[in-house]
Amino acid sequence: MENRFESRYAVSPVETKGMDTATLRSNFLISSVFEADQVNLTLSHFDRYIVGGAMPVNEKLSLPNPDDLKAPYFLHRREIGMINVGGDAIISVDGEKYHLAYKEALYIGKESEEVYFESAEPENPAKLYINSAPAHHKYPTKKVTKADADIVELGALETANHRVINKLIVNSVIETCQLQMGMTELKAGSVWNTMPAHTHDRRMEAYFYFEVPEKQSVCHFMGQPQESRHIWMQNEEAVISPNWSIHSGAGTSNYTFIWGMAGENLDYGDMDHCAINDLK
Ligand SMILES: O=C(O)C(=O)C[C@H](O)C(=O)CO
Ligand SMILES: [Zn+2]
Repeated sequence: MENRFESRYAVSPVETKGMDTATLRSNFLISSVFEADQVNLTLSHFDRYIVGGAMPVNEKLSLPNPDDLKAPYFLHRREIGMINVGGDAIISVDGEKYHLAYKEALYIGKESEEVYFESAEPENPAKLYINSAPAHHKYPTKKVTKADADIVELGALETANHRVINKLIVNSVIETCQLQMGMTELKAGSVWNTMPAHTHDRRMEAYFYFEVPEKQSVCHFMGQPQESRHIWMQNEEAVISPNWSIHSGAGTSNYTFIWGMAGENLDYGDMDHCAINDLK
């Protein structure tokens, strides 16, 4: 199978304001994250962040080296984080094997030359959701599970936003250059993520929605707080959030999502909150 690689330019709030639905979706939505025996990658020019997925079924897949990176190998000047949202995975990094079960994460440091993805059982394929950012320092490759995570419970059922934030690849858990990743699980009956919404001018972010039940969807809100737009998202789709944009969603049921970000700091709490009544 052919791997997919796509590059997306960074766009401004002024351009975004004038976009129709199709243009908005082609700039921000990433719908083909997983395809059997492929590694699909999208490079955003916001912080040169890469979002993608590897789904090994019958083949052992290698981390590609897209021409656009103009690098001897993918991780020459990059770091990568991944969370498994499928069956058990075996990831080999320069010959060292890591086993990732459902919802387990792996950070791979700069200068790792050979990365391979395999499924333990082809009938239940692994799905590795991947985020990558430019890196200036080599930090050790490390598996991270919920047992290591920094866990925060936020919201309430009364406001339909009761959720658990599992901070997996963050600087209180592991050393990274600029990458931060985690997974937020909504409780039954809660549908709103990241409400009150926020922006963080120092970091861009990407969201990946999964565990969205069949025939249900998530309406993702983006844009400047006073000029919001929405993108209807299906299970296992991702969306790019520029540093000037809110990123919040309301589902027609509860669901789980993975957030990942990069930029000028590693300070998860560095957010500019938007008062709910001021959103437009
Ligand atoms: O539900 C939430 O709130 C989140 O998960 C927020 C993300 O972690 C985020 O946007 C971090 O900047
Ligand atoms: Zn955020």
